[in-house]
Amino acid sequence: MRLSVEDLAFGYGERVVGAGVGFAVAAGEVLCLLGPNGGGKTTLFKTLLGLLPPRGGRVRVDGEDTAGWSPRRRALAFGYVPQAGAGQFPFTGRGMVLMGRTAHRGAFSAPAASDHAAAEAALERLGIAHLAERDWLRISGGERQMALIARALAQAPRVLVLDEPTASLDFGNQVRVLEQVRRLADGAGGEGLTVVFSTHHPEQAFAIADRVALLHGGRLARFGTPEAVITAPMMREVYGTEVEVVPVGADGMRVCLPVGLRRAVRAQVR
Ligand SMILES: Nc1ncnc2c1ncn2[C@@H]1O[C@H](COP(=O)(O)OP(=O)(O)OP(=O)(O)O)[C@@H](O)[C@H]1O
Repeated sequence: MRLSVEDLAFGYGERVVGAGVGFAVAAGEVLCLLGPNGGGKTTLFKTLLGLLPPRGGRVRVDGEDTAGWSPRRRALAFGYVPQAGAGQFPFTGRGMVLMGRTAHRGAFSAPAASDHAAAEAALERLGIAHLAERDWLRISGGERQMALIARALAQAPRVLVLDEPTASLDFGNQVRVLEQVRRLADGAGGEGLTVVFSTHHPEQAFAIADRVALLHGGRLARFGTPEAVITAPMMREVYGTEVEVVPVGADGMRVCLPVGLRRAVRAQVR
């Protein structure tokens, strides 16, 4: 499915957080949303998903305006991995992942064998089958995050929106989640998903994104390939930090290195 936004304005009540935002993401593509804290990434995501009404403009899926879509239709199209939070759910890990299947059956009907199979497959795929029987309130923040990603996979959406999906994950799980996200977009024999994710780590964009959207000052400040958008002047302008953008490894993937950070810290300590 092709996700496109046109001249979108978003915010809370009277407060407009961002405006004039337009971009498109095709099936099989990964879009990475970058921008400073409080820049409006989560608000934009909630507006894409229909959790907040647009303050102006349009969100389209395959050209169709989603404004009149029912919650069920949205749930069949969009999977959402929210920013990690505890949440007071009286579930096991498996129960939480099964929640992702709700749109595929009536809210009050018991999960079918196919729902259980989708939940088990998602738990296996993310390597968290050991969380199936664990109490949601007694697992770690990173384990919850992995379970929320499994929930979105079990849902089998066409458009997947992930808000800082790696924020509370250890290094290994960060890499595993990013690999899964890229694989979901690439598709396995069929059409891949349309993926939008946010992060505060530019390397993640270099690693898996086709396009980067930079949200800054309530505007879409840049949109393009990671290499075109993530540059030393941009990082200085948006984050006020001096970085070097350098290629590493055999494939020359770029990373952002803070320039002189150790020197500055040592100078302060002395
Ligand atoms: N429920 C709310 N009501 C009113 N304002 C809000 C609400 N939630 C967030 N905001 C404000 O909207 C702005 C955008 O917040 P948002 O959470 O979208 O930013 P973000 O880019 O996702 O930030 P971060 O990178 O820190 O997660 C901020 O100024 C924030 O304080």
